[in-house]
Amino acid sequence: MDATLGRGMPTSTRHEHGLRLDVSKQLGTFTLDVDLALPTHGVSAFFGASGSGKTSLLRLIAGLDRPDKGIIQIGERCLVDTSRSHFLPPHRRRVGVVFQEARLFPHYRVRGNLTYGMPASARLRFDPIVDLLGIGDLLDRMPGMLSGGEARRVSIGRALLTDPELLLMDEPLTGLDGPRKQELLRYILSLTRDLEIPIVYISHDPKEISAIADHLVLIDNGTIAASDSLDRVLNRIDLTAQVGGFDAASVLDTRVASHDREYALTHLDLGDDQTLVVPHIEAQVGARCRVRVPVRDVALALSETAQSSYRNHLDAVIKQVGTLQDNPTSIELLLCVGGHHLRARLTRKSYDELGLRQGMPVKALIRCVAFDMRH
Ligand SMILES: Nc1ncnc2c1ncn2[C@@H]1O[C@H](COP(=O)(O)OP(=O)(O)OP(=O)(O)O)[C@@H](O)[C@H]1O
Repeated sequence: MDATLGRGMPTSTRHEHGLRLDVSKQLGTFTLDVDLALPTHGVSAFFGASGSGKTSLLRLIAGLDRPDKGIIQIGERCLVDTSRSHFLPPHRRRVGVVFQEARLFPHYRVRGNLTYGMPASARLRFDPIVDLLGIGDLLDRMPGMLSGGEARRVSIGRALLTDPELLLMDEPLTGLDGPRKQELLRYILSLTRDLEIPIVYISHDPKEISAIADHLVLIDNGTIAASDSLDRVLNRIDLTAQVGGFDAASVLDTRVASHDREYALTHLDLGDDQTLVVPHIEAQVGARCRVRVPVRDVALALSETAQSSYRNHLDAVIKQVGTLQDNPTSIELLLCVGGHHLRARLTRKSYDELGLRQGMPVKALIRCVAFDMRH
């Protein structure tokens, strides 16, 4: 699967628009009150507890609901401005929506589902999108003859072929079994790599978000608790409770430096001549690779330990020290390693016994297992 969408695409399909919204809406007793600006590129994930307002927000962006008050813009284009009673209907927003369920037209073949409502401007994109989603062999099938994962891919293709400036995906992997989920996740990942429009991605699943998101928006009871790059949000010790499901982990964007075929290991470049050794990854040297390192897989030492089963002994500096309200046993640390930040959690006792302090150089010991990754 090496289809391309960005390369060879007409430059007129490249978009430079970010989403900006400042809205409020009352839904029964629930109040949504959101002021948010999202990057012009990449995947922004909405993460929050059930009932925190993720889908309600998505519906406002798609135009399926109206805010009581506020504005919504994509770049300079105004979708909603309640102060002048401006409300662009969904079909004129150039916002593609992929719902949890595929919602295909049952009496149209896949090809008809894909081309329904497709503007002339999107015709050149048909073949690259079909290739990218691996649905070329399905074009003559009826929706009833598709597996759950195939139907989702078709619905993603249909959303993309409306030539959107923004793609909204509401838990697109929900309800699929393990292998189908992984397969669709791989398609979505290649799409995010090649696509040049921003994506808003709703998910409950921290692992999915760690793999896919560039930007993370934490939604808490109808308001925005944080909105920043994924690594910066995950590295904020004060947000540990809100991102609890992520199991306190750092996400590092690295590149493949080399492979050790004999031991089936891959070396990832962390910058500053530091490399991280992980189980073999089937990716070319130089390829981008994201790894997730849970705090429990990081230990600290004051100097190089000669013998250790920890594969990685990295030079680190303690950048920040914090505690968690509900965990009096542990100390939370943020380390600088190469050009990256890495979280670690030690017992307070170890911290005191080692005499650790902010600004101190240490060795970060990281196991070479338990990495989640995308590349
Ligand atoms: N039309 C409505 N009328 C009244 N309350 C509503 C309406 N729509 C949503 N709500 C309430 O608004 C809150 C936010 O719901 P929303 O579906 O946006 O949450 P969510 O974060 O997407 O949840 P989940 O992760 O479970 O899908 C919930 O308390 C819900 O009951």
